[in-house]
Amino acid sequence: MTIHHDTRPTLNVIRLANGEGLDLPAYESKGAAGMDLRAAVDADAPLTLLPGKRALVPTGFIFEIPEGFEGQVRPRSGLAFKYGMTCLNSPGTVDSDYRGEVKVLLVNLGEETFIVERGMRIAQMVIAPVTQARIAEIAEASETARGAGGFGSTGV
Ligand SMILES: O=c1ccn([C@H]2C[C@H](O)[C@@H](COP(=O)(O)OP(=O)(O)OP(=O)(O)O)O2)c(=O)[nH]1
Repeated sequence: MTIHHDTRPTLNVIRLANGEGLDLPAYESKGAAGMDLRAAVDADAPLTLLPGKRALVPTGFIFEIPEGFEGQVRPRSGLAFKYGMTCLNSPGTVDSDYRGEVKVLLVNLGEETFIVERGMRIAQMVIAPVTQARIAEIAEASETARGAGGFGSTGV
C-alpha cells in the first residue's frame, strides 16, 4: 500500500464580515490552475459597471499566500469573451506578506453595462512560485550573441 502525502502548499484564508455566506474560493476542476474569486458586493446593491469604467471589487477574504509564492489575480476568459470584462492590472499581484482583503480591479471593456452581483465568480487566482533576486549593480553588461537586439530584431 502506498501512502500519498498531500504535498500542496497550504493557503490559509480568513473570512471577513462581507464574506459571510460566500463559498470558499475553490478550484472548479481537478486540474484548474486558478481558484475562482467571488464578488463580495452587497446582495441588495449590485455593482453597475458602465462601458469603460473600472471598480475595485472585494472578495470577502484575506489570503495568507505561503512564503515563496505569489497570488496572481487574472481574468476569467468567459467573462472577457462574452462581456469584455477583464482585470485592468492583470495579472494582479498578491504578495505573501499582504494581510488585507484581496480585491479584483475589474474593468468593463465591452459595449454594454455589466452588473456584478454578490457571489458572482469575477476572476481567478493562481498560486505561483516566485523568486526574489539579490540586486547587484555592475559597471558593464556582459556580452551575448543577441546583444541589445529586441522588440522584433529577429524579424516576424
Ligand atoms: O489585483 C490585485 C492586486 C493587488 N492586491 C493587493 C495585494 C498586494 O499584495 C497589494 C499591493 O499590490 P501591488 O504591489 O500591485 O500594489 P502597489 O500599487 O505597488 O501598492 P503598494 O504600494 O501597497 O505595494 O494589493 C489585490 O488585492 N488585488
